[in-house]
Amino acid sequence: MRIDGRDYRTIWLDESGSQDPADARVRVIDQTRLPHRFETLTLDNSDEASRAIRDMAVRGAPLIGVTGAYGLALAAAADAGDAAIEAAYEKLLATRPTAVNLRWGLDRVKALLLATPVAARAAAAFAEAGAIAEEDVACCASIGDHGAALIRDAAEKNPGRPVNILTHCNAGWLATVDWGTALAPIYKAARAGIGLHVWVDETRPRNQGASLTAFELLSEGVPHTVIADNAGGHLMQHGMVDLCIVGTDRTTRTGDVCNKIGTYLKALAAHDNGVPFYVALPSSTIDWRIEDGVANIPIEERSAREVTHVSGRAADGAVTEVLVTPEGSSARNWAFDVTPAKYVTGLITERGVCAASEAGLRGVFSDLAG
Ligand SMILES: CSC[C@H]1O[C@H](OP(=O)(O)O)[C@H](O)[C@@H]1O
Repeated sequence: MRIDGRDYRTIWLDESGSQDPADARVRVIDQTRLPHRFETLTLDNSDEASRAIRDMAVRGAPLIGVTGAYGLALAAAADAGDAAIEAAYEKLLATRPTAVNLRWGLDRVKALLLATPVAARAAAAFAEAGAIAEEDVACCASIGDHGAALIRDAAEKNPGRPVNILTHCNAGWLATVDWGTALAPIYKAARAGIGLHVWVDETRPRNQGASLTAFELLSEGVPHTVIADNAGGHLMQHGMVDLCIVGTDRTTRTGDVCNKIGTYLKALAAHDNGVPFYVALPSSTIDWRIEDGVANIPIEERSAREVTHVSGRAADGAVTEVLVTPEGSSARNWAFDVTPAKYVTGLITERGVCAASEAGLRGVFSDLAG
């Protein structure tokens, strides 16, 4: 997407001019510095890729998957032997347990690596990681096209005023390589001239909405209002939300949706108020192995410090963290929750919109469902 007149993706190969994979460097936007500072990180090896995922310099299910893929390519550039690749694979996989795209991307590159002669492995892995990145861009653009049709329908039902869309966390281009998932329909609709406004859940505790989604929408010129997470139900009760569109980190073959903590509560409020609740995802986010998401999707629990402290920009411009709880209070920090399929109006995929059900997903992805 475009920032200050320049096109960016969230991850790219730093072409040093060398054709030697050992010289390859992966560049990413450091999302821990946004929105106050726009900085990039260079990932020189797979350990740095692991750290970037774990520390959320890169985040968002599709982007985590692409970063994992490049991390394995960096590992192969250092040592293309089976044991080194296996060790790097396990270390990358262990960084964050919930987004299934990480396993999906790692499995795809690892399978290629082990089927390739050692001398050719690094180059093949970088090519495959690049292909995964390009596929993600195309998938997300297509999700945008299919989702924009839903926004157009809402505009036709409510002529003369903007369509009000609520989103949670950040499922924009910063969560993918480009375009995003939940925000892609918003970008496509806005660029098509459809009047819309976005309610942006701040999304405690890491504030991906207040910091990242607001940054994206401001950069794109999309009207938006940042709200407390707890305001969404009130807005829906008062007819101020026409539809919800969120992302997901793992969706089961039955349509149960795992997403940032708090999504389930928004889905309940939407259901109670008759507000359509859509989830946008590429097929790489579907976990065909799992039927019951509530019972079987691993929920990442992160440091309590993310709850007890808030980061932001002080009056003097310094980016800093402050304690918001009393010294000595305990805190816990579940990063995701699972919304049962019955609360999901539809899934916006790169192949179209389908029901949040096994039949719906198999109808669109029969070639992937196994
Ligand atoms: C398009 S995936 C976006 C998804 O990932 C976010 O989680 P995190 O910021 O912890 O990586 C959140 O659940 C978003 O909906």
